[in-house]
Amino acid sequence: MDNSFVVYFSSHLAFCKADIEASLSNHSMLIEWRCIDSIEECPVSNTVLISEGELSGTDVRLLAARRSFVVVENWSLEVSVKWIERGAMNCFSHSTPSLIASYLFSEFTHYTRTESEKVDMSMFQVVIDTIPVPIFYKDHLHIYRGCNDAFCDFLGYSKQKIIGSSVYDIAPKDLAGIYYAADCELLRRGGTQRYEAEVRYANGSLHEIEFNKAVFMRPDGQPGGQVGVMSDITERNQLMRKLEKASATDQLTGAANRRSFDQVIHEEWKVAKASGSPLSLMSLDLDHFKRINDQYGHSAGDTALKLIVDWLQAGLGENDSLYRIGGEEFYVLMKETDLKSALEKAESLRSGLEKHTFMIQDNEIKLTLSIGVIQLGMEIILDQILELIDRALYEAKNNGRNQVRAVSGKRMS
Ligand SMILES: Nc1nc2c(ncn2[C@@H]2O[C@H](COP(=O)(O)OP(=O)(O)OP(=O)(O)O)[C@@H](O)[C@H]2O)c(=O)[nH]1
Repeated sequence: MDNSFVVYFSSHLAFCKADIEASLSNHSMLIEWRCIDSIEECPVSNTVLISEGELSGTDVRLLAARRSFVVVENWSLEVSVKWIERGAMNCFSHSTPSLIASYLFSEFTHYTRTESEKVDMSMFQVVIDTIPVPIFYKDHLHIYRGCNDAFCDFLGYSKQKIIGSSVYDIAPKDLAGIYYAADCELLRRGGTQRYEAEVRYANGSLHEIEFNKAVFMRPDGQPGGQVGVMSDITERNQLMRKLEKASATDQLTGAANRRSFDQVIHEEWKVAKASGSPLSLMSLDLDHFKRINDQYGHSAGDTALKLIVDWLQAGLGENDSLYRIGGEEFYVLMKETDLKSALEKAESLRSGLEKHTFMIQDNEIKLTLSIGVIQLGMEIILDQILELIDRALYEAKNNGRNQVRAVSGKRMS
């Protein structure tokens, strides 16, 4: 048995040290004493003697990752239990150095024995190291007790550094506090926990990670700790975002589509109702568009639709959003816009388009728009709004096209 051990001790405990040292040397146990100013200076898994007055704030959370002995001025069972529950191995009065010596003796000899009796965990480790997603497990005091190679790659630390550490030893302090709180919540509640977070790997790359954690139980039914698996869902989320965008976008023109309008109108209307700010809608339909197809061909018609979308987008403000509702029919939803402003905007688009010429396949093409406009009344239902604006558009068409018609968005009788 190697009888030389390192003990870190806070400078305030120098007066105990000589007595402890003397007691232990009688039993051929040599201690190398290293004086520290704060518990942080004691490496993870090492033995430290620290006085209670020096443990404040997050220092307390470093106790469990070390073989910590807290020395107090007024010892009582309650005080001792308090420190042990916070992760200390034991708690002593500074007036009983021989007790401290006896406990250290028992600890060091026990430690030497269990080291030599360690169960062969190598097969288990090989198995989890083969799994390509990061896996870790911590005990009930939030100390990492194991992990795989993928977890080491993620953190950029060796297993030696991670195992035995608390999250406060290996993560930036602000993040450590967040992880610690999530761990406490899971241990308290039991069961499983699943959440997504954006995480920067040690190599600098940013990943979207799904954390799946679960509490494991000890044979006595108490929580033994937690195991966590980190799945990289960056590609899956990118694909989902692409699909979501595709399902909300008109393929030909790149404008938002009817499906997107149906979602947005409900949300915006709710916001407008809550804030009392006006919300208006414009329905635009190209006049005699069939003629473009008939005269220049369908592909020229497609190009015309793309160009008109670009042209409309350029004429809209930041509160306006354009939707392609059908073939040559569009909606513009205008936030914080009352009927008067909506009409001005519609008229400006109508007259602007009338003067504009599109060049399509070397042909000069003129287009005009018929437009219906409505300010959404807060008390009527959406179907009625859409029916009313259709009516306004129909009137504009029937009255000769290339014109704007407004309709009241009040409740229909
Ligand atoms: N090229 C092309 N044409 C389309 C597309 N969608 C709809 N159209 C055409 O748009 C035309 C719409 O015709 P109508 O509903 O008669 O309307 P219009 O000719 O614009 O006449 P009014 O609306 O009454 O002024 C049809 O010829 C459709 O084929 C498209 O994606 N590409």
